[in-house]
Amino acid sequence: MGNQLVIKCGGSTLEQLPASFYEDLTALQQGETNVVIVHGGGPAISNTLKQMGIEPHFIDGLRVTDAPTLKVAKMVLIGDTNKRVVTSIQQAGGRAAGISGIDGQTIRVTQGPEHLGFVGEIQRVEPALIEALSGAGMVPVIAPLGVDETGQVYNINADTAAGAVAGALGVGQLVMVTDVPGVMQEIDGVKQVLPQLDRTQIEALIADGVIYGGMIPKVRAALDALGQQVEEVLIINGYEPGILRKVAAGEAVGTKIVAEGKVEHA
Ligand SMILES: Nc1ncnc2c1ncn2[C@@H]1O[C@H](COP(=O)(O)OP(=O)(O)O)[C@@H](O)[C@H]1O
Ligand SMILES: CC(=O)N[C@@H](CCC(=O)OP(=O)(O)O)C(=O)O
Repeated sequence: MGNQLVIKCGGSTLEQLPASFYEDLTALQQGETNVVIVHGGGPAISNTLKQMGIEPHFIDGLRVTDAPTLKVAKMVLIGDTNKRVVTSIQQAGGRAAGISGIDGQTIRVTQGPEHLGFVGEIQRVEPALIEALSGAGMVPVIAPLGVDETGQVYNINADTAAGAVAGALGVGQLVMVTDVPGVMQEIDGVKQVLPQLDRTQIEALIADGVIYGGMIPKVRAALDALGQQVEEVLIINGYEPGILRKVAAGEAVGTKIVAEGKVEHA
């Protein structure tokens, strides 16, 4: 098996990713790299909830998930978003198969903090099904849901799921695709991408409110993945043409999350 790469595709961009993104992904898969996708779908879940008259509620980027919200999350993530990603890869000439963390008990969880409702705390990622699909030449496309030992299903933030999957597979690289060019900060009145960040810097940026909302689980998942021997985590913009080819070529794009004290200064 060659390189393995986990790509987290955020719901913020999924609807608008250019076809070239999936073509580049397929080219990677057909080369030396096994690609695994974990997808989000937060905006689509929120839209469906609003259509049903339910107001979405988040705490630090995590959705408060009561029973009706869990049902909507399952419907949207498994029934719609997952299959859209699978068909996009297939339209680009690739082979893909969609699962969720429930299938093959791939993501085992316990109940997370009570105030979040049915949000799972990941205990273990069982890589067998992912590896079987990769071994069959498929891109595994994983929806961020988990299951506990009683069979209860839980919602999981997709960044957290992607970090845990990358850690369990021991991949070299985790790439988080979102709708901004990286972690940004206003410096001298100009919004700039921060090219590298370590844990201390990230915690300071969260405390200062520079990193907020959906970016919080993203950077925390990146740090967790590094702690599980993933070598590199990148946060990049899915709208940027040719972004995956740049990543594959080792070009400096987006924000790289690095181990403590390993920030290189330009
Ligand atoms: N410092 C920051 N730099 C860039 N984006 C940030 C920052 N802090 C918070 N964000 C927000 O995080 C969002 C990306 O997270 P999220 O909406 O959850 O995307 P995704 O669906 O891709 O996971 C950005 O669109 C932006 O609104
Ligand atoms: C617990 C929790 O927050 N689950 C997320 C799962 C989807 C997700 O994370 O989607 P994005 O990557 O598009 O944000 C949610 O319900 O929105």
